[in-house]
Amino acid sequence: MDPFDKRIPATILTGALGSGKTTLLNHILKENHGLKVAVIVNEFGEISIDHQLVVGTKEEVMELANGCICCTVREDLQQAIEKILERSEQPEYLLVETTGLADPRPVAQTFLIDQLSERVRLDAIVTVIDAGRFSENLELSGTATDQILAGDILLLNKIDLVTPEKVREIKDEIGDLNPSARLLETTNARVDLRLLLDVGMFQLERMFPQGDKDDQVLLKDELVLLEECPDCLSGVAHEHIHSHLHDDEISSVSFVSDRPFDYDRLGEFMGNLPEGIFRGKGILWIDGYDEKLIFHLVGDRSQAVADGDWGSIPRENKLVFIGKRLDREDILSRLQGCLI
Ligand SMILES: Nc1nc2c(ncn2[C@@H]2O[C@H](COP(=O)(O)OP(=O)(O)OP(=O)(O)O)[C@@H](O)[C@H]2O)c(=O)[nH]1
Repeated sequence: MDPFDKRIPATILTGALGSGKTTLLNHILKENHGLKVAVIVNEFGEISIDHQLVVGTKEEVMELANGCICCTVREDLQQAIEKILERSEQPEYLLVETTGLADPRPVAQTFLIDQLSERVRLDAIVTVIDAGRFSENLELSGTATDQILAGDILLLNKIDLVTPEKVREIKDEIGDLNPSARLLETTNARVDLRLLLDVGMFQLERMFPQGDKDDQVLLKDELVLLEECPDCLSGVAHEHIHSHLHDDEISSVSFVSDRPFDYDRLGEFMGNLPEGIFRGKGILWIDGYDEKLIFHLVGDRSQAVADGDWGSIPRENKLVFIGKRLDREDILSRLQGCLI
């Protein structure tokens, strides 16, 4: 790393749905590193929840809708970063959390275009891996493998959920996929930030493992110039969220209501989840509870944690469920039936 490089370092946080990216983001923001950090989160689903789950920053968390994954440069990300760079108080560090379903390479490519690379330096791609759902995530979509391949730092998270033997097995598999990355084991993404931030570990070679250096540079240019989505290029309005997913069968269902849930009926819903759901998150308002609750479901594990008074925020329920071949109408009507 060049000590005279004055560009703002940026870290991309990627990893499968529910692996612990927001937990890591919160850990970084809460640590006393003295850095002024700007945060961009990229969300899958029609309603935005992630910014409400990010804590500990006075700065506005910028949110991007799910991007077009056939584009090799994320124009929306470029614009968001440029907006941050226009702020009167410049950030000293930039963190970008991708959706669990995103291939991190287009996000990384965005940092390499001239307009940004003059001012921002991609420091590392950090991939959070869920030890509890390692095989399930790899089976679910090829993106989980892409995320591991592209990671400069791999955080094997949730090791509290598996045996030491299982940890060894997973580490072997990860080592076969990406032997040169830095591999760290964590619970609740608690990691020494000196091993994670401002480490100068980003390697273009990891994104394009085949081919020599010239190919990589050529490939980089070609990807940026040629493979952009024609609809995006011509400005034609088009639906990305559902039509351009790696796996079209994965979708999200969002639910918002200004009425509270009945505790027992919601418990019944959660105990007999509609088929296909493997991720859920949101803010809950339960009748008779004064505090708002933050809800997470990953695989078959769920939790709802009290998150203080509502304060000036209007009470509401805001949930998103993600899964394979979801029956949207059924899920919505069942949730509706849980309301008071
Ligand atoms: N048992 C256990 N749970 C964890 C650990 N790390 C995170 N979690 C929980 O896993 C759930 C999902 O964590 P998030 O940080 O929201 O995951 P994410 O990767 O940001 O999720 P998406 O944004 O939906 O992709 C939350 O309930 C966390 O509290 C861990 O090490 N062990």
